[in-house]
Amino acid sequence: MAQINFGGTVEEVVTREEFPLEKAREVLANETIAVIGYGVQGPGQGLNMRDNGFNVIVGQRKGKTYDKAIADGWVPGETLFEIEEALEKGTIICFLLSDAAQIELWPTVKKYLTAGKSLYFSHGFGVTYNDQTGIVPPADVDVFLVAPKGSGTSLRRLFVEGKGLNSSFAVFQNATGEARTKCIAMGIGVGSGYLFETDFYREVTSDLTGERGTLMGAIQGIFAAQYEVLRENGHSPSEAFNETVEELTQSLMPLVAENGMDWMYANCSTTAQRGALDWWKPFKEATKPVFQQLYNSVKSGEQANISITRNSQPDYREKLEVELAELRDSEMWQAGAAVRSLRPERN
Ligand SMILES: NC(=O)c1ccc[n+]([C@@H]2O[C@H](COP(=O)([O-])OP(=O)(O)OC[C@H]3O[C@@H](n4cnc5c(N)ncnc54)[C@H](O)[C@@H]3O)[C@@H](O)[C@H]2O)c1
Ligand SMILES: CC(C)(O)[C@@H](O)C(=O)O
Ligand SMILES: [Mg+2]
Ligand SMILES: [Mg+2]
Repeated sequence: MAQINFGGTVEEVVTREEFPLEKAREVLANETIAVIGYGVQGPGQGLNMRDNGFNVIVGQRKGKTYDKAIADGWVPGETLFEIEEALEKGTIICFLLSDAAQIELWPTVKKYLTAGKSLYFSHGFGVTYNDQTGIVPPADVDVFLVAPKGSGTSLRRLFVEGKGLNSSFAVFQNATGEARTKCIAMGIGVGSGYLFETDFYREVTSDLTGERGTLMGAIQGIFAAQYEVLRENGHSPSEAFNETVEELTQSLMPLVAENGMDWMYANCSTTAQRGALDWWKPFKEATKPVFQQLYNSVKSGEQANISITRNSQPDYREKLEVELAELRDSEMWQAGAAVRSLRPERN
């Protein structure tokens, strides 16, 4: 594995150079990879593996999503099956249902996990919180995860563009002695740019924190707070939206992605730099207690419990949609829709 210095701590990562696609294909040559669930990660990982030359089938219950799989080129009876049939045929079972739905399907999945098969996750959730999920794999199967660090939509888009998201990987159970090699081969197969090693507990606790924090929850919170202050002080919606979101996503974050925060700062005025350097610390002080509270809630299993309870309700999708609509219909994101429609490349 390549030794990389991450800001003073040396970590090992697996790159495509040392574990090329050819090697991944060899390792998994005799496997039938069954992608169970075709929501967000299912299509991203399934299509990337198919395009990478792996033997992939999809197991999805009938309905809109099954039809989407057909539209994506999966063929009923050949590469697309009802879930149980795919579970039977698969030798590597990719359990890509939502974390809450995995609980309901677990007794069925378990039935088909015969000795020597592999159980693959993209999250440490089910196994780590097994006191709440009941997911305890049989001892004679390999259990591992590859967790792409981003949406399945981006996983697919970046793959098509010849790029790659990074993913973490972890082995929970090595029954055959080959679990780690198979896991890395899967990571390369799904289109990861590089892979860093973790364990199931650290994957789920960091992931739940990240998505509730800066990646999704905190960012919306901080946007909403600044937008409101600007509006309450007489600024127009377009001005407030541009100074809160549009400039960040269109101009400044791409610079951060390219070369880091200091480089983005250095490409702004010295006036902006002075202010940003003065203000980031008060923002950090104000929010750190909330992040600590969030981490404690993840660590205690409370966040898993909320997620399971709420996302197991029969109408959870409709309820999520109501809350998403609330965001979409807010003045800030309506202003956002108008701003997006004015981007020259949209015309
Ligand atoms: N969404 C992402 O981009 C993302 C990123 C990294 C990791 N993950 C992890 O990947 C896994 C899959 O997540 P997802 O967001 O792709 O899932 P999802 O919520 O999109 O659901 C996937 C599939 O589950 C099926 N499903 C739901 N309930 C079912 C039931 N009761 N019986 C049978 N099928 C059912 C749906 O039809 C859908 O095809 C999860 O462990 C998640 O934490 C997701
Ligand atoms: C894409 C995310 C947020 O990284 C993932 O963790 C998820 O749960 O969807
Ligand atoms: Mg997540
Ligand atoms: Mg994540």
